[in-house]
Amino acid sequence: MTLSCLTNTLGDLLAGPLPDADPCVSAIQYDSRKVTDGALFVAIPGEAVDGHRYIPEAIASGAVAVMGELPHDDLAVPYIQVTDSRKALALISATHYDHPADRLTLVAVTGTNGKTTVAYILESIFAAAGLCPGVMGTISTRFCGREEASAMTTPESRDIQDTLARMAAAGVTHAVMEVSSHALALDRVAGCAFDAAIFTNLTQDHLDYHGTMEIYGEAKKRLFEEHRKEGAAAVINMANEHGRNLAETLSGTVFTVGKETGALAADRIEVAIDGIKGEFVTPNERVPFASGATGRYNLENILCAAGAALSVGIPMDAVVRGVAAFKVPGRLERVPNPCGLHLFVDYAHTPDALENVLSTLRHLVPGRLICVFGCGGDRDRTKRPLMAGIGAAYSDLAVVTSDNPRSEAPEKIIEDMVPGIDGETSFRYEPERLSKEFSRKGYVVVVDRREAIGLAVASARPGDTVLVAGKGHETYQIIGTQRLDFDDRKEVLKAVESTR
Ligand SMILES: CC(=O)N[C@H]1[C@@H](OP(=O)(O)OP(=O)(O)OC[C@H]2O[C@@H](n3ccc(=O)[nH]c3=O)[C@H](O)[C@@H]2O)O[C@H](CO)[C@@H](O)[C@@H]1O[C@H](C)C(=O)N[C@@H](C)C(=O)N[C@H](CCC(=O)O)C(=O)O
Ligand SMILES: Nc1ncnc2c1ncn2[C@@H]1O[C@H](COP(=O)(O)OP(=O)(O)OP(=O)(O)O)[C@@H](O)[C@H]1O
Ligand SMILES: N[C@H](CCC[C@H](N)C(=O)O)C(=O)O
Repeated sequence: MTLSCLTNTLGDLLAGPLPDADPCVSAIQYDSRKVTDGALFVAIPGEAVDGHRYIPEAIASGAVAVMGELPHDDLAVPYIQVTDSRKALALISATHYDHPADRLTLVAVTGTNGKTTVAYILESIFAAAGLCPGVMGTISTRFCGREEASAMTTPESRDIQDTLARMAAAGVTHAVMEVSSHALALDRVAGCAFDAAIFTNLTQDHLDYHGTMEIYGEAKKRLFEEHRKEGAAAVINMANEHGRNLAETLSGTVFTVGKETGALAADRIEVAIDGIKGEFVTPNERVPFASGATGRYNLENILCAAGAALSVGIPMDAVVRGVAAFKVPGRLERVPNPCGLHLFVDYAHTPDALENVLSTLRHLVPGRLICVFGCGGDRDRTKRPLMAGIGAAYSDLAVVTSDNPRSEAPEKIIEDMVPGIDGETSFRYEPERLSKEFSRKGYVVVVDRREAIGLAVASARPGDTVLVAGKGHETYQIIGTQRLDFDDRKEVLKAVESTR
């Protein structure tokens, strides 16, 4: 494709005259380290570094043209000045890959919690309907039997377009994308128009990036206001106030879920430790369903996915079969063991998620509840005391430990957490003084996550429940700049082995 074919789509984003030369562009790159012969390099002024400083490196690697926000009249290759590099990158990438979003039925899901779960449910529904599903999300990108682990929930725009094009070429008919608030704020999905857009919920997270809940909410709202195809439904979870407000303010088709008088609701619900069953209720029918996922919050996820599927024309019988079949790695994943313990690994890493998962277990399992959890480093610090308070309030024993400390000192993160615990109702145990017979509700601090899991399992009696929260499917722990092998599910098993 020639450079002018790409720049033709930029309209108001152009900030200077177009160059006379019109080279053929073989690829688009935003990272100079990936530039090869014939590429167009887009320089992004980032938070950590300014991509403009890598222009010479990109040209040396074979870039035939460069796009960026700063003025440049001295380059050896044509230069296009734009007002917003990220947005321009998204638009030219969509053009370069020939608008793959238009060749698929594409569903987006956003919300603080539940995106990955909803994406798995939809994938299962599309498969049950005999369609060919594709998924881009936190755990992986998956389609047609291929699976690539993800580095991000929502990749950079160029990579989204590249993946959608590969999906379309491989025969994917229906794709689902998790769309994070970072992606919306940074225009990673500009150039994508969705056939349905789902909102799960909005609770505290990522305030390190967005600053306030209002700005965070505004970023999420952009999915519904800017990225829907003509006639595409906004599928809104009405079980929370943010959903109800969003449904009221949006124009176009709004498909509400979880409200009796809405497009899809649930009735006669029974929640047990091994799953949920009940009836889907639409204005026209009542249909029984069952799922192996538990917790009221998963009922909300099921309704969101089912609602989106119905809104894009999937028949109810396929929805029911898809809901019955899905499983999500690392979300209330049971670790089987011969000791009579209920052992679970879950990805709860926000206050709301932790509260949901702990209150679900509290109601469904007998015995004492022991929870191992920490908070991620280089992420929203204000959620730390909140998560600690919730963890201690709902557990008989809270084992406060490290998550992914990243560049922060693990002890410092725990210092931020502990003040959130109510010392009047939770006794602080010293690790060496804790025994299986602990009788007072309390908490203990064990910085090393492996040791923390070991202590939790060793402190549990048959019939007790141990929840290891925060890292779910992750198979690593990031300490400093090291990414060490670490899988909560394997660590729990090892702890069981060593206490037998
Ligand atoms: C806060 C955030 O999202 N930051 C993203 C942003 O980084 P940045 O603005 O700091 O970019 P930068 O590192 O300064 O680099 C600027 C430019 O120089 C380029 N560069 C850099 C070095 C070099 O040698 N050559 C070169 O060309 C880079 O490729 C980039 O284009 O743009 C980068 C390039 O697109 C992203 O990699 C980076 O994501 C970082 C890795 C990240 O951790 N993001 C997380 C917070 C994130 O996005 N998370 C959400 C999920 C959240 C959730 O819901 O849980 C997600 O969607 O994954
Ligand atoms: N609808 C929901 N409401 C509240 N909490 C939820 C909901 N769904 C899942 N959770 C909790 O949040 C955790 C993460 O769920 P999931 O991976 O589906 O969300 P996510 O939005 O993809 O998260 P992330 O963006 O961080 O990857 C689960 O392990 C569970 O503890
Ligand atoms: N996408 C989220 C995942 C957090 C997972 C948790 N284990 C942590 O490291 O905080 C983030 O990057 O903020």
